[in-house]
Amino acid sequence: MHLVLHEEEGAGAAGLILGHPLDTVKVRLQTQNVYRGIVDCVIKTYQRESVLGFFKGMSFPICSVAVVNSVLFGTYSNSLLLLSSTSHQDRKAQPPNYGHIFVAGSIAGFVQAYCLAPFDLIKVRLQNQTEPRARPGVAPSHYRGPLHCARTILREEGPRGLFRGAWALVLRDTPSLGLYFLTYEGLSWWLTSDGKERGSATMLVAGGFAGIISWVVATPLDVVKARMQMDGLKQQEYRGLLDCMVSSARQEGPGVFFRGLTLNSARAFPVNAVTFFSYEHLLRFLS
Ligand SMILES: C[N+](C)(C)CCCC[C@H](N)C(=O)O
Repeated sequence: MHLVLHEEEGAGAAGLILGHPLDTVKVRLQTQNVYRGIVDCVIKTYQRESVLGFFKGMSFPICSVAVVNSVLFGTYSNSLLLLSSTSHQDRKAQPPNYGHIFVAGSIAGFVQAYCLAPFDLIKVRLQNQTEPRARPGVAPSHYRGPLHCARTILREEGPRGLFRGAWALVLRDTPSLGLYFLTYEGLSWWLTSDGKERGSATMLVAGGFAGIISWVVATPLDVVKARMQMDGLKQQEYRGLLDCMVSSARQEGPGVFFRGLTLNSARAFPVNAVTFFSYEHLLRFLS
């Protein structure tokens, strides 16, 4: 049993590692105005920081993905159980209640956003450090690693600093995770013929599309969230979430809210295909 659990976890982590370079480029495009586009950002990052630059900030997400996903999927299935009072097994026989699925997904999104917030903040801060690796004679980066980053934020910005951008994250994830589960369940139901078990290909395809659709909806608030998270370093540029939205749109035009859309969607398919595939197989294994 342990071996299987490790394999599932390994699959999740593998998806995350593959997706991380796309995520780093996205975060940089959303928060720094020095790049002309995806290709320009990739070239500059590679020239200055080598391939390693794309993997900055990856260790915390890898360590926390199991916890964050357990909170997400655990809250989702328990909320759904409370709302519809049918077990996972019984639900297979009847069409899903999409209202319940959306509400359960949104509740789960709300709860996981709080667990994710500090990890996500540290990821974003590390991804935005564009200095090459520290060498003798070269000044080290502001943050030397995830734990040093957490300690520095605590010292410089206080405990609340670790939750910078958390509100934007909660707003980003509450409705979009409702939509995430809705798309997954809807597509799976549609792709599975009556009375049949849900197949692996269905899980991968439905999971992939659930990822893309929810990320498309979530991207505008993803931009706002990333900017709020970087705010502490620039001595309070924004007065709050609304101010961040308004001044970003004023200075850079409404297109700013779609920065990173292509990269988010490209990353979303493989990462979430693997996520749902692992989740379903774990459920089957445990039940
Ligand atoms: C709701 N929102 C679209 C933001 C995320 C949905 C998918 C979450 C997944 N862990 C991932 O990283 O893709």
